[in-house]
Amino acid sequence: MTRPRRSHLFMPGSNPRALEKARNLPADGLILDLEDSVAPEAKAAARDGIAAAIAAKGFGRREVLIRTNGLDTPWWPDDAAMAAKASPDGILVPKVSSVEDLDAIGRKLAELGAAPTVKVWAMIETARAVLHAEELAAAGRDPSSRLSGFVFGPNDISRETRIRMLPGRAAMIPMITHCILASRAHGLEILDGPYSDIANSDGFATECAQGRDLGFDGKTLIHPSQIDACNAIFTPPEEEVARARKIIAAFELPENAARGAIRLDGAMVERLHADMARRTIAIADAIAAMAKG
Ligand SMILES: CC(C)(COP(=O)(O)OP(=O)(O)OC[C@H]1O[C@@H](n2cnc3c(N)ncnc32)[C@H](O)[C@@H]1OP(=O)(O)O)[C@@H](O)C(=O)NCCC(=O)NCCSC(=O)C[C@H](O)C(=O)O
Ligand SMILES: [Mg+2]
Repeated sequence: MTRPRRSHLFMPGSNPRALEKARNLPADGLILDLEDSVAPEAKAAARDGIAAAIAAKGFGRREVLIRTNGLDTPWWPDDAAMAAKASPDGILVPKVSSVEDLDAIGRKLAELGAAPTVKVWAMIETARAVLHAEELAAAGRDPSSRLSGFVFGPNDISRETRIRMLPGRAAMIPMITHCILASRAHGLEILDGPYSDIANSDGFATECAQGRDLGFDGKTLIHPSQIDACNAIFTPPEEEVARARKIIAAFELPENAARGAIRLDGAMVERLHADMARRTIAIADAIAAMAKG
């Protein structure tokens, strides 16, 4: 099933108002957080709050992920147990850095009897994760890993490596591209990291468009005010969808049945463009279905 992942909104599991509000926000996905946005003394209550919110349902077609604490923290066993029982669409695990980490996550979910529908997302936010992105993505081909995708974590990368987070992200682009190539080589999705300056809507829009052009499927967000702009930027424009339909229709014509390349409106198009067009249409249709609720 093609699923739009233009906008995935993080919210602290310790904020019941945010969890409630999320049911009516137009984000494609929600990430109910137990890690950085939840203080150590609030972890247990946040876990209970997330379990209750998921049990109460009402998130519609939005993809619901629980971000657990890291494997090396004292909270991971309880987070994993709650998530296995709550059965969200997936868990997002921070600071996954090795294939051994991925194996441990898959084994834990199996041991806890998590439904096969509970997928795994890995935050790529350590130097080792970036260096091993291809190995991690390849390990995701083993179904027992449940790996669905990566989420890029610029804040932790910056913390560990001292690479600065600056407008334009020049210093991070090589590693972003490396992670995107790794994910695509192994059929995974990949979401961009959050933009912290909530008040700077121009800076946010610029970074969304950059993320889209670099190849991300969507962006993770931290505030509801970021959703509409993000959705608009990651939605294929009407002209692109119309052009996609035209390309597909052209290749379906009997006179083009044996041709690999044709001229359409003055430009060359090949069957690889028809493949891209089919993806554009699948995403546009999925967005339309999402809007219907
Ligand atoms: C960033 C915030 C702490 C700002 O909070 P605040 O100033 O209180 O927000 P507002 O007053 O503007 O809120 C207005 C209403 O919107 C609701 N709200 C706010 N944020 C969210 C949200 N994220 N999801 C759902 N609803 C939200 C408020 O409840 C208000 O509602 P109402 O009462 O009806 O008016 C805050 O936005 C926040 O906590 N954001 C999420 C922070 C978070 O999850 N951080 C972790 C992810 S990013 C990360 O971890 C980095 C990554 O790992 C890396 O390494 O890069
Ligand atoms: Mg992080």
